[in-house]
Amino acid sequence: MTEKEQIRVVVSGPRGRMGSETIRMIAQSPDLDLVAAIDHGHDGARIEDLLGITGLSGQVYTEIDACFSQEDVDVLIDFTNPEAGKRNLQKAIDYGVRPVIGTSGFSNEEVESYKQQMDEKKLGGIIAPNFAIGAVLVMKFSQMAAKYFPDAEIIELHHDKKKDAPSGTAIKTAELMAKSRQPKKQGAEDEKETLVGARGADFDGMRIHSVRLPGLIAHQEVLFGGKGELLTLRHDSMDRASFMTGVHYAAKTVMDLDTLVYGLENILD
Ligand SMILES: NC(=O)c1ccc[n+]([C@@H]2O[C@H](COP(=O)([O-])OP(=O)(O)OC[C@H]3O[C@@H](n4cnc5c(N)ncnc54)[C@H](O)[C@@H]3O)[C@@H](O)[C@H]2O)c1
Ligand SMILES: O=C(O)C1=N[C@H](C(=O)O)CCC1
Repeated sequence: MTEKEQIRVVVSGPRGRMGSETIRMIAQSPDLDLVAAIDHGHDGARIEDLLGITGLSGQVYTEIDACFSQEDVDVLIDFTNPEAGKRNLQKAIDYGVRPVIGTSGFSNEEVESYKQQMDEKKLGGIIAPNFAIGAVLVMKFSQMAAKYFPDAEIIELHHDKKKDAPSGTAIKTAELMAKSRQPKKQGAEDEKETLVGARGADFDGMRIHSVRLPGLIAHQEVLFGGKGELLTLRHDSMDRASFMTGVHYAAKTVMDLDTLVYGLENILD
C-alpha cells in the first residue's frame, strides 16, 4: 500500500485511556497514518514526545481549526468528553472530515441534527457508544431476547474514573430492546424505594444500574426474567485493546459512507 492510499487520521484526546490506545493501534496499522492529535495543551509538541512512543509522526494542535486548515485529514477519531466531543464533531462536519466518535453522552436529538448536516454534505461518519464486537453482540442479542422477555434489567459496570452514568452502551442497549419489547413497568405495582436510587434509572419501565469500581474496565450484564427461568447476557472488556478492532474498522468504513451512522452494529456485516 502506498502512502497515498493510507487513511489520514487525527486523534482527539491523545493522552486519555482510549486516545492513547487508539494511537498505539494506528502505529501498528499500515493502512492508517496519524497526521496530528488534538489536545487542550502541548500545542506544537511532537506526538511521539507527548506519549513517549517512538516512530510516530505528526504534531499536537490545541486549536482544531488550525489542525484542519493546515493538515490534509480524512478521519477524526474522538475519545474526549461530551463537551469537547460535540465541538470536535461539529468542526469535523464544517471541514468535511469524517468523524469516528467513541465519546459517550450524545442524545438522540443531537445525533439526528448532526446526521442531517452530514446527509446534506454526503459526509460519512459514525458515533458508537461501544466499539467492542462482543458488546455490540450483547446489544443485538438483548434486542432479540426483549421480544420474549419484557422483564429485563441492565447492570453496567465500569472503572471509577468514568464520568457519565449510565454508560452510553447501556442506553443504546435499552433503546434497541425498546424496539422489540412491549412497554412495561417492572417490579411490584406498589414497590417503594426506602433508599433513593435503589431501583436504578428508569428507561421505558426497565431499570439500569451503574456500578463504578477500581479494577473494572467496561462490563455489562442484561438479565431477563421469565416464568421459572432467567437469561443472562454478559460482556467484559478486560483490556482497552478490545475496542480497537471496532475503531479500526470504523475508520476504514466511514471512507465509503455518505451519512452518519449511530452504533457499530449498523456497519457490521
Ligand atoms: N465507544 C467506546 O467503545 C468507548 C470505549 C471507552 C470509552 N469510551 C468513551 O470515550 C470517552 C473517553 O474515555 P477515556 O476513558 O479515554 O477518558 P480519559 O479521561 O482517559 O481521556 C479523555 C481525554 O480527553 C482529553 N480532553 C479533554 N478535553 C479535551 C479537548 N477539548 N480536546 C482534546 N482532548 C481533550 C483529556 O485530557 C483526556 O486525556 C468517554 O466518553 C468514554 O465514555 C467509549
Ligand atoms: O470507559 C468508558 O468510559 C466506557 N464507556 C463506554 C460507554 O459509556 O458506554 C463503553 C466502553 C467504556
